[in-house]
Amino acid sequence: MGEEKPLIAVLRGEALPVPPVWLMRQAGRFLPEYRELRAHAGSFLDTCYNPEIAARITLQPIERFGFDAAILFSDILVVPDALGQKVSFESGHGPKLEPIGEPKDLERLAPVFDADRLAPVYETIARVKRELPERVAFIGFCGAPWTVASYMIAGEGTPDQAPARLFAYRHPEAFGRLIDRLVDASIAYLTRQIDAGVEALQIFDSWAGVLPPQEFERWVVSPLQRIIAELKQRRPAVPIIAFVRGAGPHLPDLAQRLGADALGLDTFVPPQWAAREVSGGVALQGNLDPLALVAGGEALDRQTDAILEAFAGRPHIFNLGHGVLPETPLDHVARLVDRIRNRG
Ligand SMILES: Cc1c2[nH]c(c1CCC(=O)O)Cc1[nH]c(c(CCC(=O)O)c1C)Cc1[nH]c(c(CCC(=O)O)c1C)Cc1[nH]c(c(C)c1CCC(=O)O)C2
Repeated sequence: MGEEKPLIAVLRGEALPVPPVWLMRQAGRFLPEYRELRAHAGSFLDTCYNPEIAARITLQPIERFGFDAAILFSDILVVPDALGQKVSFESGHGPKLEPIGEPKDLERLAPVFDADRLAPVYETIARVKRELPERVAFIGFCGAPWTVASYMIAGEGTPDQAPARLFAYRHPEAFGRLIDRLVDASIAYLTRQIDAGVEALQIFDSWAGVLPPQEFERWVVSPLQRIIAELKQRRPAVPIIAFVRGAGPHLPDLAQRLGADALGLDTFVPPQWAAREVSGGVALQGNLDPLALVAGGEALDRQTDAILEAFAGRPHIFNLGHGVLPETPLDHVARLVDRIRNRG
């Protein structure tokens, strides 16, 4: 039996002298080999549902940079797609869905999520699993109910998710039913991902930061608690990372109440503050500014060192504070990985 993978050791609560590193959106447009495969594979969703191609894309960043984790190549919006809300991605414009303007529009959705509709995703996982280097951990994911619902309501990306916030104020019961359906879907979908071979999970609540406190409690905290509690019942060995972007001052409370093994930190959380205020039983992941990685040089080195120092001696996974940007130079990523692994 080999040694435990560094990412899994940290998620179990171990502090490693060299933290494991991976990057959100590491399988994507900043890689020429990704753009090359995408150019021949049809639409973005076709690519997500093509196990052979999706598996190769998942492995690309591992082959190039030797990250400590691979994240499944897919998207959070495959869940609305499986619920019968047609999703497409127009290049340069982000996602497009048939918007949900009022409660009766929810009747267009499938009454229950059929996890079998995402069979190609599980096939992708099985393929990646066969080819993954021994020390690399495999992360599955889904979007959190609030973030997924916010795209389902608006039908597109927005600056502040105003359409979903208004819908939730005006129709809290109908919105609650949508959230409940997404809680159930997330549990079923993540369970299938685990059974297909992922070893850890990340739940992306990328739009949590737009909600005031009572709404945050109702649409972010409570659904995440329900998903995590149920997964811990079903598959207790699989650690869970919650990336609640914009959680800021809520983080110490989330560490106590979500039940997650790790919290992802966005770019705006001060590392020293998080290291001090978030209880040590929960691992922290983050939180380099994606723009510092674009800039490179001194700015990148300085911020990298500050993050490493702040989290030294506690369970930490090095990552960005949000997804890697398409214009990121490849040699800056190589420099970052080298600096994390060979400091001092
Ligand atoms: C909100 C959200 C989405 N998708 C995701 C989130 C949460 C994280 C975040 O906040 O960034 C998560 C996601 N999307 C993608 C992954 C794959 C794994 C990885 O992290 O490398 C993951 C984990 C691929 C993708 N998802 C998308 C691409 C680009 C598609 C392309 O043109 O090739 C990729 C590689 C498209 C996408 N998908 C989404 C948007 C808004 C867009 C358009 C904007 C953009 O292109 O970045 C929804």
